[in-house]
Amino acid sequence: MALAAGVPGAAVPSTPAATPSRLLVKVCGMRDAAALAKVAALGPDFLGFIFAPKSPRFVGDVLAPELVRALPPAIWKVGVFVNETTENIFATAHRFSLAAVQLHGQETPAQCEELNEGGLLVMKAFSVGEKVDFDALLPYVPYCDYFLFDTKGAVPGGNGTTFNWNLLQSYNLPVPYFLAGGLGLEHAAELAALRLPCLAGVDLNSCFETAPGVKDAARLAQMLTQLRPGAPSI
Ligand SMILES: O=C(O)c1ccccc1N[C@@H]1O[C@H](COP(=O)(O)O)[C@@H](O)[C@H]1O
Repeated sequence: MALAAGVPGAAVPSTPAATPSRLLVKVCGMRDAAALAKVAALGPDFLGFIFAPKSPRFVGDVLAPELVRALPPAIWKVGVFVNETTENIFATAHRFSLAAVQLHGQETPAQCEELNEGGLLVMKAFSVGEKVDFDALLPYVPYCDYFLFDTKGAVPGGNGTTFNWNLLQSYNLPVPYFLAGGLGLEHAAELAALRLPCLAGVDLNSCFETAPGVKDAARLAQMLTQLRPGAPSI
């Protein structure tokens, strides 16, 4: 179980549970202070902040840590990293009070273990091309709370393209996962009806922006309403 980062022994609530009819929603790439409050008001389960310097959504000094810390505690705050050192990840997690990390590079099972033992919820991302070798994910199983499957592309993440979701029909590991990669409003109905083994949630990112890192809260509200009827509107 994940413990509060930087607070040894302080337990945080267990991870939100998805049900076949209630997908978890992670909105990623938050960078714009004006949109942050509006998107948080929609009640996503997770909000992602990108700490990969080469990303157009890199938080850097653009977003004050206080704004992130002040978000409702019910929302899991996720730092997204690409091949970052464990030391820097813990430092950033502490600064922004992040409870979770998404590792979107070639991070090892050993690094997942260090971060998990240090109290962070760990989501390990894997890029999907023409096929997936689920056996290669086995060493990660003990140290990850979620996996995340994203489309292989020119850059580590945020490519805005989908992959063949049917590849996940043969998923047979015990770790729940998020579906990512180019998910947009046009996929809402299909996602709401999607039944894949162990699917926990969806990750919404570049298809809900007016500019990189500037989320379109109105479009996200429409998506959430379709994915989770009864979700707050704006
Ligand atoms: O969005 C980025 O810029 C990014 C950079 C580095 C690592 C991950 C990144 N985003 C993640 O990419 C997937 C898919 O996003 P999209 O829907 O294709 O735009 C998502 O999990 C984001 O968290």
